[in-house]
Amino acid sequence: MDLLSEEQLTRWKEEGYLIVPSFFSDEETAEMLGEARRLLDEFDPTSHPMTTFKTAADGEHVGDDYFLNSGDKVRDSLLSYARSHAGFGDRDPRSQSKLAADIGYFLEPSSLSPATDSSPSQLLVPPAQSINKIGHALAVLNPVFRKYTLENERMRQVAKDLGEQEDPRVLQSMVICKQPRIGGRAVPCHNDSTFLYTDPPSAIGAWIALEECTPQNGCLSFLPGSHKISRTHQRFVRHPSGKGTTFIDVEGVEPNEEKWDEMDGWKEAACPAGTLVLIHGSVMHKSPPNPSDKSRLIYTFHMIEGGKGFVYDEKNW
Ligand SMILES: O=C(O)CCC(=O)C(=O)O
Ligand SMILES: [Fe+2]
Repeated sequence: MDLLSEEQLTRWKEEGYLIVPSFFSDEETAEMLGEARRLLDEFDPTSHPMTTFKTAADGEHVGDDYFLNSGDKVRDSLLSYARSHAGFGDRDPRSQSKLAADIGYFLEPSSLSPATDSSPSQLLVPPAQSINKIGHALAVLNPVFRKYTLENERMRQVAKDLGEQEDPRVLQSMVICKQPRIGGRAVPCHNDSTFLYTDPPSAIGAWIALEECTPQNGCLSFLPGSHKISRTHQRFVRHPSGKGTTFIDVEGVEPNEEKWDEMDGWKEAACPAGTLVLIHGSVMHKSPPNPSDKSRLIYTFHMIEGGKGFVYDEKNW
């Protein structure tokens, strides 16, 4: 049975994103939020290389081994989903505890003191409040989040209703925390196909609010319809040196002239907990920092086309 109405599908096609309120019940949302909080509480800074999550806007690219190794778990997730959409966890030879240990924690840069010659960086806030994101393959590594990804019948139905992908595969899955007050990081304007490249581009994001998201605590904003004109002319890849990541031009694709951030028509996507937001891989979106005292935890995963001869490229991070 279709879960998305004709009207919702029309909006998706016109705007390049779709807000589906109350997609998950209060119980389901509470289970995901509880699991996210449990993972945060489990974070042990003494066994962590203090990897922070930074974006290109910081003038520096993420790239240490911890980040890329976490990307390798994403490759694992691709392979696993290629084998089966359901139940592969039981067949994974690695034990659950090993899998839990593979989850990557990325620190909010402002939660760390600068390192000096005489002392390394120190956490300035309690460990559970220092994390920017937990990833990048929660859908494989964590049984609770796995249950709400493509193993979830209603999620699979939504992917089918969108009618864009013949054989959706989960590429990355993570909890993004905009921590109260120190969640100082804005997510700059971008489209997701730049980061999750296939030829041709096919990414679709499923973004789930685990807490209320408002303009004050860093809700998403979209430029409706931008998916029709934005071209994925750059892609995020492993640096050819093997160290770090960089952007390269996509051959034969002209860069856009538009200055997306300055264009009229941006819309805030404030939403209550339990809301599903579907994000077309080409639509421009962003989110501001969270200076408020309310946290903004979300779970998100991205799907790419696994069929139709679409090519997933080895250069991807
Ligand atoms: O959660 C955010 O603020 C940004 C997330 C995002 O860009 C995405 O899920 O594609
Ligand atoms: Fe995004």
